[in-house]
Amino acid sequence: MRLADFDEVLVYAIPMPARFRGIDVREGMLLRGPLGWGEFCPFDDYDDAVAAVWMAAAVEATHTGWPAPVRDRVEVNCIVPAVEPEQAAERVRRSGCRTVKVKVAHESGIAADVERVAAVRDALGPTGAIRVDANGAWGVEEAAANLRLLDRAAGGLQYAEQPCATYDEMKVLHGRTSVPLAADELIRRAVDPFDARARDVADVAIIKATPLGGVRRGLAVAESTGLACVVSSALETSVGLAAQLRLAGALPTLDHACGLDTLSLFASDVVATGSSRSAGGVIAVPERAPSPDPALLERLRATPERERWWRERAERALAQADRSA
Ligand SMILES: O=C(O)CCC(=O)c1ccccc1C(=O)O
Ligand SMILES: [Mg+2]
Repeated sequence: MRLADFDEVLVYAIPMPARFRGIDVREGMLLRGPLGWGEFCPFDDYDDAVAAVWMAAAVEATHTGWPAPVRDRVEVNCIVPAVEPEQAAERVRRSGCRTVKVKVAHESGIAADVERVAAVRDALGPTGAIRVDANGAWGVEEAAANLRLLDRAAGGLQYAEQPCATYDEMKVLHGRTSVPLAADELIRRAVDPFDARARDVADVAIIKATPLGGVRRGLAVAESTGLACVVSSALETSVGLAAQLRLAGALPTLDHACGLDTLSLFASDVVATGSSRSAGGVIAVPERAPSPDPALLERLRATPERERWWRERAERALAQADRSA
């Protein structure tokens, strides 16, 4: 396939008021095919082989379609980036969510992480669940010590997402901490996401349709882990989040809140109606991806240089996908 095979191609650049995953502008591409809109948005630092898998998720949305859901709404966690404690509390109160995910292992240090988590517990009250995500930043010793502090500040953590980067570290940590562990990068960036080794080192699997190559592949990977699953965002607009919601909607069992409230991190969405933004901690599973709004896209348009960069990248990803089909 080539970009010329799509009916419309748009490249967006959306400001992010609080830095997240080291970026403050989210860029990506929206593609329209016979079944509607899909999104292609691998992060800049990902190579062409990885980008080709992300493209498969977009092509599933535009040309293949998704399996039928078994639920019509998904509970989500409020996402708290590395912000000051007062801002963290404010986000939690505004969200209406009963589960909160706090990003930790920020350069401001563990003391700031502990304060942020304590402020979240304060805002949430005694009954909500708190999870943390360290994105693989800690060594085993550091993780064991930091999780003890964070667990106490949270009044009990629901789980810690990827405290250490490698399988071996996660395994040792799993034997040493009472905090349940979740595998994210271990699955999503694995050479083979189906190797199912996450089950030996984690209690929860983070599953993402966009980086795994689509809803169907996400479902298959989820099943292969044999773990309780949480569907989580890759910072898509409402278009890409629709696929993620369809994955969350199609999982046979879903006992945890999903990490799909990330539109709250964007200064703007690309759609005027049918947004995947949560209300009261819940997002509806959509029938199809919403259509981008031309007036919004006009304002969120990437620069011509960036548009060229994305088009070239998308052509390579489509060619690669053809070769591996
Ligand atoms: O899970 C969530 O609530 C938000 C999604 C999130 O944290 C995320 C978003 C983009 C890239 C990586 C991650 C991550 O889970 O590590
Ligand atoms: Mg994560």
